[in-house]
Amino acid sequence: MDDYRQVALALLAAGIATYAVRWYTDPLRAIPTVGGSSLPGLSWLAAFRMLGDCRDVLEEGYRKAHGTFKIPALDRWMVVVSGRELVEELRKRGDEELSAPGGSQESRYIFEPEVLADEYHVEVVKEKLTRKLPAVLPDVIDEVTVAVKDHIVTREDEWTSVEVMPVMQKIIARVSNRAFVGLPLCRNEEYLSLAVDFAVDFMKSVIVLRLFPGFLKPIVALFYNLVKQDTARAVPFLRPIIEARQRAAVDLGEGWNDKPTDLLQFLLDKATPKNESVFAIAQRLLTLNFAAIHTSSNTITHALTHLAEEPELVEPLRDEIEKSIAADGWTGAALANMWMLDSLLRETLRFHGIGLLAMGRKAMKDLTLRDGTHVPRGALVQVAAYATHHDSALLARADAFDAFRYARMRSGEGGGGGARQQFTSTSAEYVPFGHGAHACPGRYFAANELKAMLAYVVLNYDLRLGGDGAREPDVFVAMAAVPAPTTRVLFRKRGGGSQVQ
Ligand code: HEM
Repeated sequence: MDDYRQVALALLAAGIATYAVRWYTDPLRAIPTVGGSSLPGLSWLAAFRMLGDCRDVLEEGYRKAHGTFKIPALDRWMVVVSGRELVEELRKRGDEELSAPGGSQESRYIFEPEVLADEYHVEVVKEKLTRKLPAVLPDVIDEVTVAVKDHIVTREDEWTSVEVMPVMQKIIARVSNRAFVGLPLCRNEEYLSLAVDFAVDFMKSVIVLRLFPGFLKPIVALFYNLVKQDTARAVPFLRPIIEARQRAAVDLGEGWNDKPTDLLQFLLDKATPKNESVFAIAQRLLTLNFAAIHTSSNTITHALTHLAEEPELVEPLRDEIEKSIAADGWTGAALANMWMLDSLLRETLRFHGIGLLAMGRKAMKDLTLRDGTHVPRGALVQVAAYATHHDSALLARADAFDAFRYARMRSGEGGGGGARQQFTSTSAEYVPFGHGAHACPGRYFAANELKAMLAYVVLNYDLRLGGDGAREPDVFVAMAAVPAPTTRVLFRKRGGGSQVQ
């Protein structure tokens, strides 16, 4: 009996010693922890707490840690930085030191190896879609008018209640896909719901894989990979278009006069010389739909809800939009001159954002940040975006939503057009699109699409807040920030609203 007791005590002592060594030697131990205990095991409890609304925890770290702190996630620690110098440091350190991890650690079990090995679709957005915006924009504007009318059916004498978020997802998916794959596929309901659901299916696959230890993940992914399933469902829609275009490229060569100007064609120009499979091309396209749809539809949902809540914002906007269109028609130039609309969108992303953190990077080697923080290889580093955006020391009355603040700031900037205050301009204090080399390459497309949609809605509809007339609070889940999914806005057709000419 004594022997058993001795063995049990020895095992207990060994357990405690391992626990202490693990804690003591944790390379992240020196970084202040917020949100709970940093003791192994106890950090799990804190990580579960972080699955709810963790704005307060991040705010506490932002205020107390003066730079760098760490928060627990279920499977790792996350290092969070803030302050101009550290954000700029993240921006400046290249991919060989701090790389953009491409969505998630689990991506490598979910996506096709060739898609991950060469993410040229990101370059295609940056180099082609953005540069060809003037050619793409007329189609986008055309689709806005048809899609809004199809999804928001109203009459002049009645208010129609619309659940904004799902409807905006449908409209954004359709308008984006007019520029991504063109007609008629951009109006195919089944393809569009696949494009919208892909983001959710990706998240589901990641969450399931996170429940398993590393060595089991590749095996689980063989049986549960919704990204692969969705890609397989997209292939029958895309194969006939891709094959027809590949044939036209061979047959017509340089003489292909009506070569499409859309994202799919820009992808094909890269994919065809590489002999890439239709499956891989479809997966790249779905990935770009993922990047584009929920980000843009959440942003416009927030913006429309503000217009419905504060009707006094609408008249000055109508005035600006009408004058811009009278001068330049429904063009990129007209959209660029809509400073108040631009300001509304910038303020929307500042105030609400799409997440509490931004600029997620993975340390590719051991690093020491300028504040002396040691970041070991493999650690994840992010910026405290929400806390930065709500810091009144950086922006006056940061806790108030002030739709036209950036338009006023632009007008006051010595007449230079105030490029730094534009929706698409990033800085260490404005990171909803990230900042630096990996900043969202789709933001110029998004800006034009969202402005065209808002301009069309503002000219053609009156808006009021639905439900009980009060704005529903945003929903925060883990690091994501989304509009209340059941938010309702009432739309009424305006008499004599301006149509796209
Ligand atoms: C309001 C709309 C949008 C928001 C708020 C948004 C936000 C973001 C953010 C925060 C990132 C990560 C940046 C970083 O890691 O530093 C990102 C990356 C990206 N976004 Fe967007 N995005 C939007 C629309 C779009 C659209 C419309 C497209 C495509 C047409 C797009 C394509 C991409 C791509 C390809 C990346 C990856 C960039 C890289 O890895 O270098 N986004 N976006």
